[in-house]
Amino acid sequence: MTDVVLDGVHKVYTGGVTAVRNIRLRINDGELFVLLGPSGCGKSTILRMIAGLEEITEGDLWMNGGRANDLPPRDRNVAMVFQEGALYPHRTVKGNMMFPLEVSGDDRAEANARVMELARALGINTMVDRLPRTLSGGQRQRAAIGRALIREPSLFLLDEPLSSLDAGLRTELRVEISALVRSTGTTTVYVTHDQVEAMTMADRMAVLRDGVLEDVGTPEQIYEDPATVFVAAFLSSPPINLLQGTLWTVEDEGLLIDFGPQRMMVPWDDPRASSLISHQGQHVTVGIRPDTLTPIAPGTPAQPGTVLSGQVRALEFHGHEWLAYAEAGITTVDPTEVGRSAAPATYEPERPGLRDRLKDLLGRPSQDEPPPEEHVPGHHRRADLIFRIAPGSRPNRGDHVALAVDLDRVLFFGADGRRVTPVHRHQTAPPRMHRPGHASQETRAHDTGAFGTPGPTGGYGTTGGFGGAGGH
Ligand SMILES: Nc1ncnc2c1ncn2[C@@H]1O[C@H](COP(=O)(O)OP(=O)(O)OP(=O)(O)O)[C@@H](O)[C@H]1O
Repeated sequence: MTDVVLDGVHKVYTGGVTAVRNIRLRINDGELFVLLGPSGCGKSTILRMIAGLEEITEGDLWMNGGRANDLPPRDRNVAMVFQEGALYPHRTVKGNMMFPLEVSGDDRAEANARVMELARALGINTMVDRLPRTLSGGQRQRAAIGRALIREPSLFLLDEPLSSLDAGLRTELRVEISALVRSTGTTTVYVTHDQVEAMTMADRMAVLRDGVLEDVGTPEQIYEDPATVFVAAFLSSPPINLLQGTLWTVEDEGLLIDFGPQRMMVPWDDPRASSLISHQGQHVTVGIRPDTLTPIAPGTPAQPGTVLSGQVRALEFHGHEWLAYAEAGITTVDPTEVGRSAAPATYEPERPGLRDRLKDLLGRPSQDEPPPEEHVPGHHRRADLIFRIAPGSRPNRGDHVALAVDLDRVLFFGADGRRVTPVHRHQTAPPRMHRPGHASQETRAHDTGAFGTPGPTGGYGTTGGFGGAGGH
C-alpha cells in the first residue's frame, strides 16, 4: 500500500509541449483517486510519471515518503491498465493472469488458486481457458485488470480503461472495479474524461485543464462547491447556466447583479455578500444549475431580485425529467474560455457617476445594453436559460415563464473564473473498507486545499496544502 505526493510537478515534452504545470497533489493510502479532465489536459502524462514511464521535468514525486523521481518503474510496485488492456494473444485468460506470478516464481498451486479467486471476483471464472480473441471487449478488460491486480501492486493505475466499451458495460464495470479495489484497499489512480465515471467512482478527484489543477476534493465537494467556472461546467449535466453580470452595491438593499435586461439581488445578510463586495463594478459569472430554477405562476410573491424570466424556446424529454430552454436575453459565459490564460481579473469598467448608474439600473427599461463585452476575458454569447420542469406543470413553447432562483445554491465567480467565495475542502473521502493494519480514515484526514482553501502541510519537506493549483 502506498501514498503518492506530487510536489510542484511540471512536464515539458521534448519538442516543447508543456503537458503538466506545477501540480501539487496528495493521493492518500488506499484511496480511489480519479484524474478528470478533457482530452489533452495532461491526465495520462501524470499517470505515466507516477508509473515511472515518463520523466518529470521539474518538481518531486514522493511515494510512501520516499522521493521517487528516479526510481525505476519495476521498483515502484505499480500495475497499470490502459484503454485496451494488453493481453498475450496466445495465452488463455488464466495464462495471462498467471504470468506475473510465474515470473516471480510463486508456488503454482497457490498461484492457480489466487487466479481463480480473482477471476471469480471479476466475473470471468467461466472463461479462464479462453483466448483473448474469443472474448468481448468488457471481458478482455476484466482479464487485463485481473492480470494487473494478481500480484497485489501497491499502486494501481488505470488509464481510461472503460472508454472503448459500450455504455451498459461501462456502468457495470465501473461498479465492479470500484468494489474490487475498495475490497483490496489498493491505492488506485483512475484517469477518465467522463464526469459520471469520476463522480460515481472517486473517493476524491482532481479536475485538470491545460495541465493545470483546477480543483481537488470529494465528488460532492466539487459538485456543490466548485472552485472555478470550468469545474462547475465540466461537472454538470444538464449544463449549468453561467450568466454574465456586473455587480453593484445598493445601500440598504444588497448587491445587485445586473444582467442587462434582468437583474438579481444578493441581500446584505447573505453570507457571501462580504466576499462579493470586492467585485463591485466588475463582471461576475453567476452559476445557476437547472434544478435551482423553479417555474412559478405569474404574480406569485417572491423575494425581490430572486426571479428571472424568459420565453420558452424548446422542451426536451430526458426520461426522468423534462428540461426547458428559455430565451432570457442574458449574456452567458463560455466556461472553456474563462480563466484559461493567466490573465488576472483586470477588468475595470468605466464608472459613470455610480449613483446615476444605479438609479438607471434599478429603474430602466429592459432593452438596455450590458457593459461592453470586449473588456471581458473569455467568450460570451447569448444562450438560453435551462431549467427543470416540475412534474405536471409543463409549459408550452412560446410561453413566458417566471423562474424563482434558489439564491443559496447560486455560485458566484469572478472575471478570472475563480469562485468569489471561499471553497471548503475540510472533509476527506467517505469511510471505506480497509484491510487490518492499514491507515484508518482518521489518520488520513489531512486533506488538500484548492485555491487557497485551508490545507495543512503534507510533510515531505514542502510547504502549503497539497491539492491546490499554483500560479493559475
Ligand atoms: N510523447 C509526447 N510528446 C509530445 N507531446 C505529448 C506527448 N504525449 C502527450 N503529449 C501532449 O501533452 C499534452 C497532454 O497529453 P496527455 O496524453 O497527458 O493528455 P490526456 O488528458 O491524457 O488526454 P487524452 O484524454 O486525450 O488521453 C497534450 O497536449 C499532448 O498532445
